[in-house]
Amino acid sequence: MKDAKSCTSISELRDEIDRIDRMIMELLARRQEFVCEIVRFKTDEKSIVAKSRQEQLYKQRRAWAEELHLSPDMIDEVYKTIVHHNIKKELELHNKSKKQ
Ligand SMILES: C=C(O[C@@H]1C=C(C(=O)O)C=C[C@H]1O)C(=O)O
Repeated sequence: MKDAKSCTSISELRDEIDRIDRMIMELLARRQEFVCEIVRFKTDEKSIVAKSRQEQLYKQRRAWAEELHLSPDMIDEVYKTIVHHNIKKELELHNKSKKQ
């Protein structure tokens, strides 16, 4: 991995940004695989939404953001968007499994 300070042009910096985004997305795809499997252990809509797990997760991600000098508000928005879409996906999978 390159050091940002050692880059000497805008294109070198953008190449690295593209590489990092690809890695972030590969990790998001891997995270999604685990989220999809969690449906096997859930019984209803309430357990899919998992409000207390969400609250704990947002709190911890905000703390991690501070540690990493990222904006906690930005990280909160990112995770709320991810979780919102994951709940939608889990509900679809749950409803599909009920029909079978
Ligand atoms: C994956 C889960 O299901 C949902 C999705 C979450 C996530 O994407 O991290 C967290 C909580 C739930 O709303 C879970 O219960 O842990």
